[in-house]
Amino acid sequence: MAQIKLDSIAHSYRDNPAGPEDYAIKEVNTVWEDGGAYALLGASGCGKTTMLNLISGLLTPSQGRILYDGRDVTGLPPEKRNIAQVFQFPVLYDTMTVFDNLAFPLKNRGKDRPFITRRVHEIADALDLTPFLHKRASGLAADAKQKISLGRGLVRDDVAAILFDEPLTVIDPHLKWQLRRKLKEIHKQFGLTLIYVTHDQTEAMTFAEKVVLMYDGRLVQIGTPEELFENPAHTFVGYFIGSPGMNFVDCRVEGDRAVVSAGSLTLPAPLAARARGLKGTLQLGIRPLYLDLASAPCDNGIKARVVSMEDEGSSRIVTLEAGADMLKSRRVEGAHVPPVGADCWICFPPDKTKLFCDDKLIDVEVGS
Ligand SMILES: Nc1ncnc2c1ncn2[C@@H]1O[C@H](COP(=O)(O)OP(=O)(O)OP(=O)(O)O)[C@@H](O)[C@H]1O
Repeated sequence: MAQIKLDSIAHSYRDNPAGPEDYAIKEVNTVWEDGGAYALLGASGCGKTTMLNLISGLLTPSQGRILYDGRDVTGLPPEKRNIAQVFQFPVLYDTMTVFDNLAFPLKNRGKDRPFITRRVHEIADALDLTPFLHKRASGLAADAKQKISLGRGLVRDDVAAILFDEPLTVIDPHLKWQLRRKLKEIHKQFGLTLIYVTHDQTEAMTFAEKVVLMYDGRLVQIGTPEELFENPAHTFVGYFIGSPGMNFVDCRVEGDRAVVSAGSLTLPAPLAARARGLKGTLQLGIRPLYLDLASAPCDNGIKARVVSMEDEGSSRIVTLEAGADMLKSRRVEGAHVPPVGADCWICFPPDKTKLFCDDKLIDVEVGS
């Protein structure tokens, strides 16, 4: 397995790109660590597949270099890069048995018989394919076929990385969860470098050690699922991760207070000082999970009215109107929930309240 470095990579599908809007991938500098499990996440059209194809060699970048363990592979096609790829739809030989399908990539590379037998059984076991090993692939259900595709990607132990492009699209929802868990286990067991494209945040958050969030051809943040949830570097991360996404409220800073349409809130002094020095549009951001509700005035609170409520079983999503702003609060079982139409106070815990300038997080060590 290898470390993969993208050095000033950019890609345009146009022959003569004029400006940034003509680039599917804007300039990207990043390192994918050896043995890491990465999910490449983002909305449709943000450049995920283009990025994967640049890494695999299906595309050559318009600009920059791609290095595998320090070796420049920019000009090499996929077959020279020593990677395995798993696509949305099963790629296998219907007339062969499951065993022969899994053994195929190894036979092709001249591995000896004992190695092939051991490795095929190992992967079949990890993917729960052992009972089907001597059955023909043609008779199997779609999810078993896609497991074979996954297995064909995972079976080689000498690849630089395994690249997955939305591999669970054809899998039934109840089996998706099981397969994601399997992949995570296999990653732990074999220490592979995995890069996994998806537009589904649940898939990304449950599978990956690191989520790479893409927006408009850029990598806006790379972090653990928890880092992306707790400290979104960009309003897009706040909006895209979590359901419902982060609340954003326009504000201005006066002294140590953030003034919003329905009142004002105290900010930590270092954050207020940084914000006062910035030119640009300021927004407060808070996750629905952290927006507290009270029936009486609270510290760092503003008055609001409950507009609607959605029951999600173990919690309720309360929609609130505060001045010109609409916000959502996730209320877990046992928490105070005022009825629809009632006035209440919404409280912003200072450690969970973020401030953004022109969509970028103002990153200040609070308490410093
Ligand atoms: N072969 C191509 N020729 C021209 N433009 C392309 C080509 N492939 C992709 N694009 C454009 O590049 C941008 C990024 O597309 P890409 O397929 O990489 O995004 P994506 O995030 O994988 O989307 P999806 O989730 O819908 O597959 C889009 O604007 C798309 O229209």
